[in-house]
Amino acid sequence: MENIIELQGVNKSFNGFKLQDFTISVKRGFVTGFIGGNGVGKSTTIKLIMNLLQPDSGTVSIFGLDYKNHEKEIKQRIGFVFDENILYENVTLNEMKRIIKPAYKNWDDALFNQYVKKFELPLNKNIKNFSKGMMMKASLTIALSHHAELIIMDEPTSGLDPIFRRELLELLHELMQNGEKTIFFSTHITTDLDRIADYITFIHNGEHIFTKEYYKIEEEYAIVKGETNLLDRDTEREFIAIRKSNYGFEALTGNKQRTEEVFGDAAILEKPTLEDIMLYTKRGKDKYVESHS
Ligand SMILES: Nc1ncnc2c1ncn2[C@@H]1O[C@H](COP(=O)(O)OP(=O)(O)OP(=O)(O)O)[C@@H](O)[C@H]1O
Repeated sequence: MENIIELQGVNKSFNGFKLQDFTISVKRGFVTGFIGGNGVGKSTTIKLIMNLLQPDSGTVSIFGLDYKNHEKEIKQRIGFVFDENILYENVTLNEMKRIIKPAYKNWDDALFNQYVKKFELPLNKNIKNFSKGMMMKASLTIALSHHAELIIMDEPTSGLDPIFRRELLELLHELMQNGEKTIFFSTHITTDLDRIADYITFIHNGEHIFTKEYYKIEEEYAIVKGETNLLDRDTEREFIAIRKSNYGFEALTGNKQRTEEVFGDAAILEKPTLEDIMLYTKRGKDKYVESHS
């Protein structure tokens, strides 16, 4: 399977934050959801992928090309939706189109008009008066109107109402039907991913935790519940993190099969949500075991 995005050993430091030896690959023809808590490096990674930031060391390759020699070609083939407002505010959508269109060889007016109609966007209203949802729709319309192979979105669903979120996810699903597009998008609304993500890439504090096929996560991870007397130093090692209370423990395992072997019927194993995985991983990494009395 071909990798459409490849980051190899990327390091990027800010004061108080470090994206460390970051290596990820994104497969062509699939939807990859990029998850992680606040401030863990999702936007930084996306900016590196878009060449809006440059790595201190390591390599970024898109479509097998590097930005140093192929920036124009790479940008032609990407549709980018950003959560901060990067649209010029003091123009109408029609004017915006006229500004942006010449930059793209494959710009398609018919497609642009189709999305404007679908999203019920006003062409002659000043963009600064758009609501957050309208702004996102405008940003999407522009990103989708030049037949981009790769759609990159930073938190496209944040701040949107549930109806538009659902519509957006349906639209992304439709876009994937011909198998030619690739979508990489960050979110912390993990339930959005249930509908469309094929792969999940998980980042925590600048560290790549995993990239996995979504269905494999369910096969490998489980929430384990049982009585605290099942726990000792050896059995505790089975877990990414544990929460103990007077009534028992709840923990996350990343090796469901072995946990089943170790505990047998004595513990209950349940399907974890992505949120469970994020939360317990954070706790495990922070070496924090919460104890309730
Ligand atoms: N240009 C910059 N200069 C200094 N620090 C920065 C810069 N950009 C990001 N950071 C810091 O890097 C860290 C990661 O930020 P980033 O925006 O990548 O996180 P994120 O995962 O996208 O978070 P969120 O979900 O809250 O948007 C934060 O601590 C942030 O303050």
